[in-house]
Amino acid sequence: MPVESAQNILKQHVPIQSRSETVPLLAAQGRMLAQAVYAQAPVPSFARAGMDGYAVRTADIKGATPELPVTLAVLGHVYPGEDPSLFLGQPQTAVRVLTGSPIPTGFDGVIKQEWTNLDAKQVAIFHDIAPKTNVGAVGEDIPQGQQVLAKHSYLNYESLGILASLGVTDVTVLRPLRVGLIFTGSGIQTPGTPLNPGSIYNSLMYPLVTYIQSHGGVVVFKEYSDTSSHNFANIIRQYGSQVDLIITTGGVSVGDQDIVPKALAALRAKILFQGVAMKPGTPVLASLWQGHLILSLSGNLFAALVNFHLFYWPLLAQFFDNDQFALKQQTTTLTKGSMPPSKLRRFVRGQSNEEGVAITAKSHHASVLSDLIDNDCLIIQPQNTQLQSGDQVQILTWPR
Ligand SMILES: Nc1nc2c(c(=O)[nH]1)N[C@H]1C(S)=C(S)[C@@H](COP(=O)(O)OP(=O)(O)OC[C@H]3O[C@@H](n4cnc5c(N)ncnc54)[C@H](O)[C@@H]3O)O[C@H]1N2
Ligand code: MOO
Repeated sequence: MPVESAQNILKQHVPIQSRSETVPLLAAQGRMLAQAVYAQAPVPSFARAGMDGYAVRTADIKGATPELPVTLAVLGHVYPGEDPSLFLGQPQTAVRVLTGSPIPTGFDGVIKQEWTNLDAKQVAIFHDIAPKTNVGAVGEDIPQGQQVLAKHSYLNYESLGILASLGVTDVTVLRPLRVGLIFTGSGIQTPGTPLNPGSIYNSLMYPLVTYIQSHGGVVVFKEYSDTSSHNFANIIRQYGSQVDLIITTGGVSVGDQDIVPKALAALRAKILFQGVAMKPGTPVLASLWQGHLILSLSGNLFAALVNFHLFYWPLLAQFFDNDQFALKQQTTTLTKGSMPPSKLRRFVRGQSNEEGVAITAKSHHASVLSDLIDNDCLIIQPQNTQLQSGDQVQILTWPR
C-alpha cells in the first residue's frame, strides 16, 4: 500500500478532539489553547524608564552640552516597584530613576546617567534629548485589549512567558491526544540497569515520549510486552481504553517473536493496513481495537521513527484540526551525497541548510539511530531512482 493511502486510512479513524481542561501555566507546555487570549490590561501598565538615569522634562534641558550643562533639582528617587505619584514633574526638576522605574507624571524623557554628573541633589545634564527618549509607553509590550494569542495556538517557550506577563496563572487548553506506548521484544531494557548480554536499551521510548509530549499529546502508559502475544493482548485489554491512540514498537515482521499480528487477531482488532511501500519501516501496521487506533511501528530504530513521522503528524493535525502539526513537504536541491536506486520509495536522513539539503549520514541502515542527531528532515527518494548531488528533491519536515 502506498504511504498516502495509509495516511488517508489513518485519518479516517482519528477521533476529533473537542473537550478542554484548565491547567497551570507551567503544565501547559506543548498544549493547545482552547480560546483566544486578550490583554485585560496593558503591559506595562505604567510608563517606565528604559535606562538608569533621571526622569526629566525634555523642554528644560534643550540645548544642554558638556560646556553649558543645565542643572535640575533632584526631587528624590523612584525605584522599580515604587509609587511614582509622590512626585510631579515641575519645571527645572528631575527624579532619579532606574531601568524599569515608573515615571512620575509631568516628565517626558529619561536622560541616561552617563550624560549627567549623577548628583543626588542638583544634577548637571550634559546633553539634550527628544521627548519620549528612554521612556517605554503604557502598553509598549502589549496594548490593552489586544489579542495576544489566537485560539488553538500551541503553547511553548515565549507564548507561556507572554501569558505570565499578563498575570495569567491557569490556561484552558484542549484535551491532549492521549497516547499509550507498548514496547515489544526480548532484550530491551530501560536505561538504569546494567545491560544483559545481547540486550540493548529502549532508546526508542525517549524520542517517542518527547515528540508526543511536546506537541499537544500525553503519554498515559508505557508498558513492555514480553514475547508472548497473550501478554501483548492483555496489556491492550487492560489499558487500551484509556487512550485515543496506542503506539507499539517492534514485533511486526515475520520472526518467531513478531507477536503483534497474532495478538491483534486474538483481540479481533480490525487491520487497517499491514505493510506500506516505504523503506525503512515496511512492516508498519495499523489497526482498530474497539474504536481505539493502534499504530504498530517497526522495531528498527530509524524505521520506527520514519513510521512515526509519516503517520503520527498527519494524525495529530487531524486530531486537533490544525495544520501546524502536519508534515511539510517542499522541493529543494540535494547539495551533497548520493543514494543508489531502491525498489521501494525510500526516506533518507537529510540535513537541511540554506542552499538545500545534504545527505551526511554515515550509515543508512534502519537500525542506526545516532546519525539522526544532525539531521532534521527526510528526503523522499522515489522508487527505482538514484539520488545525486544537484538533483531537485522533495523533503519532509515535522513540527520542531
Ligand atoms: N526474515 C525477515 N526478517 C525481517 C524482515 C523480513 O521481511 N523478513 N523485515 C525486516 C524489516 S524491514 C524490519 S523494519 C524489521 C522489523 O522488525 P520488527 O518490527 O518485528 O522489530 P523487532 O524484530 O521487534 O526489532 C527489530 C530491531 O529493533 C530493536 N528494537 C526493538 N524495539 C526497540 C526499542 N524500543 N528500542 C531500541 N531498539 C529496539 C530490536 O532489538 C531489533 O534489533 O525486521 C526485519 N527482519
Ligand atoms: O523496513 Mo525495515 O525497514 O528494513 O528496517
